[in-house]
Amino acid sequence: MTMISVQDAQTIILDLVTSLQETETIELDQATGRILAEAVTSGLDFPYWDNSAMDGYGVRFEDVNQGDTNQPITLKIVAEIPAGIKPEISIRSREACRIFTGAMLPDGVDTIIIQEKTQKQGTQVIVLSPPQYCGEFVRKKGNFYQSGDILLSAGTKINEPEMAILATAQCSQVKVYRRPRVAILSTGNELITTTEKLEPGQIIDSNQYALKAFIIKNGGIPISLGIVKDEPALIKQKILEAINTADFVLSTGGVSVGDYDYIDNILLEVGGEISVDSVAMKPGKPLTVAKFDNGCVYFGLPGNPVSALVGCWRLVKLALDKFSGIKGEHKPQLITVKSAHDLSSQGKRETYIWGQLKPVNGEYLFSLAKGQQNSANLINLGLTNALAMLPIGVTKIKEGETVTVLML
Ligand SMILES: Nc1nc2c(c(=O)[nH]1)N[C@H]1C(S)=C(S)[C@@H](COP(=O)(O)OP(=O)(O)OC[C@H]3O[C@@H](n4cnc5c(N)ncnc54)[C@H](O)[C@@H]3O)O[C@H]1N2
Ligand code: MOO
Ligand SMILES: [Mg+2]
Repeated sequence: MTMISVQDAQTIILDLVTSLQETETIELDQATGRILAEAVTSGLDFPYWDNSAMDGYGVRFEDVNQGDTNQPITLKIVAEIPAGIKPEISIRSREACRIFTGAMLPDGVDTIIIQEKTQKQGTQVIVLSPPQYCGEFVRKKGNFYQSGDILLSAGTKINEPEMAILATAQCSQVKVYRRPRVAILSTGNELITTTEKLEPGQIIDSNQYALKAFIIKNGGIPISLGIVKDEPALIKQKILEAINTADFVLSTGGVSVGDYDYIDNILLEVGGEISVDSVAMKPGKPLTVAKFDNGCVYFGLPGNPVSALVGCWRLVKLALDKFSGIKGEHKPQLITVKSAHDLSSQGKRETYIWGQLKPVNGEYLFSLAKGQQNSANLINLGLTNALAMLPIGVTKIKEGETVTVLML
């Protein structure tokens, strides 16, 4: 076993992974969370045409810019323009049109006076105070986006804002990368499912569920391969099945130094090339990463529930993002915040301490999860949204001091 730094493991893992090339075309309403496989442009300008930003009156700036409260200007209302129609008239000098938010400007109008600054008198409108500038409250055609420019680049994840952009560009279908297929395998003689009766010595397979949630949250398709006993022939069979059906495999358990820890040997036996087998992180030290000729990347995560998740959050996530086609630098989301509690580490491995980032008096504080920080203690993981990271050599961070935090 060669223990390498977390940073080196990250570099090796990202080098192993190539970005997906296969794409599919899907309906826009199915596209949330997917990754665009091509740049999106539109043949439309945005705004599509000059339109009013307010309810009020459309005027010619030259008619009203001289007026003031003592000598208000009066204009003749010659039309009413609601949103949704193409105005057929042209506004001439000393004329105005009643207009509403979002309505297209008629010819001649270059400025909007909001109705609060006017007084209507029959068919006339008195402009009580002049506009600040020509074009006030007008949303000009093409001001936000001009036809042909790139709206969204390939490799962009589609969230709420991108959905709105794609809709406004009338992309009713979008070309996205296919989702990564990720197999999950729990190894261990002691494991039972959530529906079996717990007998002495057994443990319920929680990793299967934790990893499934991690994969779904990160845009992958989980393939649950269930529990496999610590028997080399059975593990071998499951691993072969996994690497032939998935892009990534996440197994838990069997990667340490115990007599029943078979994963590494079996990976070698079935042709895996192991490039990582131990990482100087706590929890999560035993981590085996292997690549197969068909491109499948195998992550043999440790069995301890927190160790397995920390490995996913810190390292597997970056690999999954890169493989999924997300463009940009793949690096952990680290920020510096104050710690609300004393944090401690043995200082030998890069230590990840689970807890919560909470806004307190306008700034984020890292709050340590109550209870034991023990890699077998999944109970106090609830509501974890961040991991404080203590580098090798740092044994203590006091309450109120700054700490680097990995946002989840
Ligand atoms: N002599 C040494 N012993 C251990 C070392 C070491 O360096 N020297 N490393 C320890 C560390 S650190 C970790 S982490 C664990 C990793 O062990 P394995 O990956 O081999 O995992 P297992 O032995 O199979 O199980 C460990 C632990 O996790 C529980 N477990 C396993 N699978 C699940 C599951 N699907 N859901 C919930 N819990 C699971 C299992 O019952 C064990 O308690 O090794 C240390 N040992
Ligand atoms: O690395 Mo183990 O994950 O310390 O419990
Ligand atoms: Mg073990």
